[in-house]
Amino acid sequence: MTKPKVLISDKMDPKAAEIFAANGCEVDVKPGMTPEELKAVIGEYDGLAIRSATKVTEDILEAATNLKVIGRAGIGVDNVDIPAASARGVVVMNTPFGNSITTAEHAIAMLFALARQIPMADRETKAGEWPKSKYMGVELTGKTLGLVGAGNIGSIVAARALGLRMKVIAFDPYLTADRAVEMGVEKVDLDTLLARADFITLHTPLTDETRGILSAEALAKTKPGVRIVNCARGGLIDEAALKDALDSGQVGGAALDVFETEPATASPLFDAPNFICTPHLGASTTEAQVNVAIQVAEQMADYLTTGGITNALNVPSLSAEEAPKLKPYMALAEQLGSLVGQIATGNISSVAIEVEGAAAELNQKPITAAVLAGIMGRYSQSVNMVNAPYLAKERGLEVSEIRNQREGTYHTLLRVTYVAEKGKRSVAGTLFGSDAPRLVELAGVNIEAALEKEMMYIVNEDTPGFIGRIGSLLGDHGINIGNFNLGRRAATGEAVLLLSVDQPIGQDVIDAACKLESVKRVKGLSF
Ligand SMILES: NC(=O)C1=CN([C@@H]2O[C@H](COP(=O)(O)OP(=O)(O)OC[C@H]3O[C@@H](n4cnc5c(N)ncnc54)[C@H](O)[C@@H]3O)[C@@H](O)[C@H]2O)C=CC1
Ligand SMILES: O=C(O)C(=O)COP(=O)(O)O
Repeated sequence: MTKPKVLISDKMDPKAAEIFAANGCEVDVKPGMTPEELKAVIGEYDGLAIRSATKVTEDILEAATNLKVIGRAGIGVDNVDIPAASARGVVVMNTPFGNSITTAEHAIAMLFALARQIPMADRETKAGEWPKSKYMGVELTGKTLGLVGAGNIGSIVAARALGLRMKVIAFDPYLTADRAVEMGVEKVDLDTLLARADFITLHTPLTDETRGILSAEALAKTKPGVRIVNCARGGLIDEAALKDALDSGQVGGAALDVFETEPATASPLFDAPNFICTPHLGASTTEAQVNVAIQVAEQMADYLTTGGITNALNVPSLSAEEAPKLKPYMALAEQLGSLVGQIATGNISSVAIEVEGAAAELNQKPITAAVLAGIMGRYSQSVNMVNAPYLAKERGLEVSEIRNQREGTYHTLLRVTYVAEKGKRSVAGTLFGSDAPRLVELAGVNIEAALEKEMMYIVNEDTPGFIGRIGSLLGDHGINIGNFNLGRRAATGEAVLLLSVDQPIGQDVIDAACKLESVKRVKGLSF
């Protein structure tokens, strides 16, 4: 088997390359490429490991014909076009914890630097000015810190700030009341935070919702003289408005680690009073860089060599505990989806995925994604669990999920009901002996069969002697039958035959079978 090829396109701790190599990947390290250079080579690679400098745009992804995974050695993925990656079936993963302490510490360093104007004092002292009477600072103790975003980094900042005897208030629409109590912070709305905070620190991702969260309007609502720290993302603060607010004194100081456009080699902010900045150094400590490099390489190599998914942002991740339980269901789900994709006539307009009994105890999202991957295989060969939900949406396929805790005939059951040209039909399967997928219902008929690599599906009027006739026909074509499964729909007098065969069923066999008396429908199936 050829080794998967990985490109590291940003500066990354050498541990990443070592781990890729030790885990069966070929690896190239080429930091600092231009977008054109990246576009020219990306087609060769199965994996792309990045930090924040590489911009993975739709244009790059278009050229990334072999790409299976993008790994972000860090947290923010606003430099990756995730919808475009998803549409191409590329998994996007990050390392959500490796640099959070380091970044929180940088935010605290910025708070102190602002409160005591350390960079300015340092610069002027070294210039021989001894500006002792110029710089009067403020204490952090007793001041109110307003946290915008109380996730991993925000909560570490809160803990450190509480240790500094600050009062911490937080605005985060997704912060629960219990978690706020656990963190020792007061949950407030944004306007309250703006009105009450002496210091504001931002810790949200950059999204459509958070872009410009500190707009001119928001800055006007702050406590006069507020000091602002942004170690999250450029774009959260309106930089022009911040410059005006610093000039007017409405904002008493600002410390930015991140800018709307990076690298920020020039900015009107550079001349503003009490303005401090660092060149996106939030995650730059030896410890954090080793953490994220190791983690991203392990995760990507795992995906490329075993299919294991950790910390993915565009496909349901499976925890170590869930993965072994879900694995046989995923195989069953993909088989049932593929069966639907192969037997449905015409366009499929909707699909309902139902889990019953033991299956209803599981995380249903990956099961749904696997069913969709099976179904969408009828349209394209490059479908996987990542792009199947997107492709389904694009084609207007309506998807619903049903969970039935109560056990029916089987201790565990997965049913896929679809609507296509011939109306509503369903297929269902169970697991035998906890991990062997078995089909138990096909187009409303009870049947019991393992879905094997090559099969033949026949619907016929239930007449005596038919099985013999089909057996002879296949024999005449030199096709060996492995398994013979039969089901009957009593009310209509129809029978369903599902045969496993040793080779794919060709059109000549299908044509010959269609000519047999009482045959209604014949299809070759492959799994
Ligand atoms: N400067 C640097 O080098 C680094 C910057 N970062 C940035 O820090 C960000 C935060 O990282 P984590 O805390 O690990 O992420 P996280 O996902 O754990 O926390 C983000 C928090 O923001 C909250 N949030 C989302 N939308 C919001 C809104 N509209 N208003 C208020 N809160 C909102 C979420 O509920 C969540 O609690 C990252 O997305 C990344 O952009 C991360 C690492 C290093
Ligand atoms: O992890 C993050 O979100 C960061 O912003 C760190 O960025 P970097 O890897 O230092 O370019």
